[in-house]
Amino acid sequence: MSHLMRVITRKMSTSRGIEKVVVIGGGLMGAGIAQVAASSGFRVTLVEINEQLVEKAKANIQKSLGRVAKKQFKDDEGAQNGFISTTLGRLDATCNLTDAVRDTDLVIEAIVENMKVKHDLFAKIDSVAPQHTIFASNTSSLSITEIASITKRTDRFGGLHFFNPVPVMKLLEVIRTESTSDDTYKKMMDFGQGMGKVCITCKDTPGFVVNRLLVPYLAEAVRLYERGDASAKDIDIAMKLGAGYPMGPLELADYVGLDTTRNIISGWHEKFPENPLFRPIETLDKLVQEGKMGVKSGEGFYSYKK
Ligand SMILES: CCCCCCCC(=O)CC(=O)SCCNC(=O)CCNC(=O)[C@H](O)C(C)(C)COP(=O)(O)OP(=O)(O)OC[C@H]1O[C@@H](n2cnc3c(N)ncnc32)[C@H](O)[C@@H]1OP(=O)(O)O
Ligand SMILES: NC(=O)C1=CN([C@@H]2O[C@H](COP(=O)(O)OP(=O)(O)OC[C@H]3O[C@@H](n4cnc5c(N)ncnc54)[C@H](O)[C@@H]3O)[C@@H](O)[C@H]2O)C=CC1
Repeated sequence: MSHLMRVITRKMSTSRGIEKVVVIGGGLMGAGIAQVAASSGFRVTLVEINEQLVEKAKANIQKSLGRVAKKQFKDDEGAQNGFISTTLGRLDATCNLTDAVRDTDLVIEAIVENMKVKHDLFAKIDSVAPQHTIFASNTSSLSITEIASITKRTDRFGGLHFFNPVPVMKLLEVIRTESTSDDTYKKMMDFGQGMGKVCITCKDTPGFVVNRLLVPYLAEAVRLYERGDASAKDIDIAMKLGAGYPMGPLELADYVGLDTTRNIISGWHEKFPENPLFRPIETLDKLVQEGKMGVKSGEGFYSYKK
């Protein structure tokens, strides 16, 4: 379906559903989610913690929109510019969290992968957001039920797990907990489809579908490298040419962010200490301690400095 048709169909089919969206966190994921929601016709407010990060998120969105516009409207520069300005016209960015959530149908949280930090955030916005507002987390690995438990709206709470880079990856995992109401679930599915994503549903289990399979694979790749069994480059070449992956596992860990990767593995290790797949990995801890977070910080397993 064309972009325009998707926007029109969404407007017709969800007139009483989600229209206004607040995305909290404007990093790798939040910026992408805000961008695609705005380009799909939703009114979006992106929240960051300071002005500098608001500007950084806006710059990243602008850059990514340029790539999408070039792809969608090929040689038509007028249409490219029209698409970019219409999308930006639906997108606000702010540091004022409480003002942002006062009038919205959906909040999508995309901040650091840490239960306490997520709880602090949801506790703060639960008393401010309207009753009907649905809360969703983009968590990669934490329990949605546990995140939701800090709020008084567990029936209006679910998981919306997007994939990086959001403008390119077609999948959305929609997670319903035992408390998520049918109405909330339906609105989340409509929203995901309105964003042009293919939605799959998964119960609230660790890692849902994709990360339950991907995290052990990435962790094993880092251990292979740590033992010196093969170089980073050769591990990546092997999985690209031998298994058909678009990126090798160490490239992918750099792309996802080594801090996020480490947080996921250590969180699961705390929860499932008997599972050897989730044992801490020294190399990963060391890189993160040195500030080497992968592509976003300019260095990880590889260097991205220009
Ligand atoms: C242990 C813990 C581990 C899990 C941690 C948690 C993670 C999660 O919770 C869930 C996840 O997201 S897992 C990660 C999922 N993502 C992947 O697996 C990405 C794999 N890589 C790729 O698909 C391509 O290399 C990729 C598409 C990235 C780049 O493709 P190429 O190498 O061919 O490079 P390009 O030619 O630059 O790009 C291809 C087309 O995509 C467009 N594009 C890329 N990035 C974009 C972006 N940020 N915004 C907009 N457009 C973008 C690019 O323009 C190009 O388009 P065409 O030229 O028309 O093909
Ligand atoms: N990196 C990835 O490939 C994927 C990550 N995720 C999940 O998405 C979430 C975010 O991950 P990333 O975008 O990679 O992290 P990131 O580190 O790139 O961005 C997080 C952003 O949230 C902001 N932030 C932190 N606390 C905030 C608050 N209270 N209010 C507003 N902004 C706040 C930070 O300033 C930062 O810019 C995590 O839960 C992660 O597990 C999900 C899918 C893929």
